[in-house]
Amino acid sequence: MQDPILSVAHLSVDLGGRGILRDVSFDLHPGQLCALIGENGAGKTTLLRSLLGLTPHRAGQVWIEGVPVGQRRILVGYVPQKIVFDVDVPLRTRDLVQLGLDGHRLGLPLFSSGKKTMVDQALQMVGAEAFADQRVGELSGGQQQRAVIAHALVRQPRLLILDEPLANLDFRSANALVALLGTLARTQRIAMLVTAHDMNPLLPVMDRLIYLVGGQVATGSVEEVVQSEVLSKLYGYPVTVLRHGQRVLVLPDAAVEPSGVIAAGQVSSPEKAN
Ligand SMILES: Nc1ncnc2c1ncn2[C@@H]1O[C@H](COP(=O)(O)OP(=O)(O)OP(=O)(O)O)[C@@H](O)[C@H]1O
Repeated sequence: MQDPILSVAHLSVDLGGRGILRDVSFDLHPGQLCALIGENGAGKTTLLRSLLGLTPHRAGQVWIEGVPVGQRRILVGYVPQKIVFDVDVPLRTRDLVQLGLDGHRLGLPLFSSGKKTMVDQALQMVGAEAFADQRVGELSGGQQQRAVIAHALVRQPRLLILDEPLANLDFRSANALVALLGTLARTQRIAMLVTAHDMNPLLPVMDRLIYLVGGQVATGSVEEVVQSEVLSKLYGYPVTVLRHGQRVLVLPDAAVEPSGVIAAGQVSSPEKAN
């Protein structure tokens, strides 16, 4: 396997005198899409902010491609939760994407033709060409999300962090965004870390899962973690994993078992599900 893009080792973070993260360790490799799952207040945003170097840690290290994150922030793209664009702001999608280049003064200055090429490439990567010249405030939630992802991608990061990108998206837009993230991770060979309360929409594309509970993480491949026994232990209440062909669904309450669908406890080889 290639060297990791992100390495987190024994990370501990305190906020307001309270331990929020304790001894968190995990790696992410090129092309991996990892879901960071945890209940409200579990510490997902705190972990992301620590990875971005925005929240100081009490102990541990974060490396990007073998170098401390503080020296490699340029290689980390971030899509924050809840951005509201006012409809009156005269900012087009392509302007927002270009801000991703202009907002940082690191690196060599780019000529405007070089910038335009990079902006066009980022717009194309997320399928935003059709609304490139529209104001962001006039776009749908799903289109805005693509515009913000293009903004984060334009500097060609090695790690892309997305905080709750599926919140407020309808079923169709969420599925389209999940498919886009999976494609981006694999074609661009970047590592992706995506937070979510509900892992179900991400199951078709994610290959690793980090579950945050009590300030610590349980991590593994989807095959290892998405098991009813493992998830029931992590959540602290019964969870059923339903498998149907290539589809997997995680539900609270082990009692649900529709006909034709197999509960995880009865599946002898979970690898078949993916
Ligand atoms: N600046 C702060 N000072 C003290 N405590 C904080 C601070 N920021 C967050 N916390 C606490 O840290 C814990 C983790 O918060 P965090 O926002 O990381 O959780 P989360 O998993 O992202 O939650 P959610 O899913 O609700 O967004 C919470 O108990 C929160 O109250």
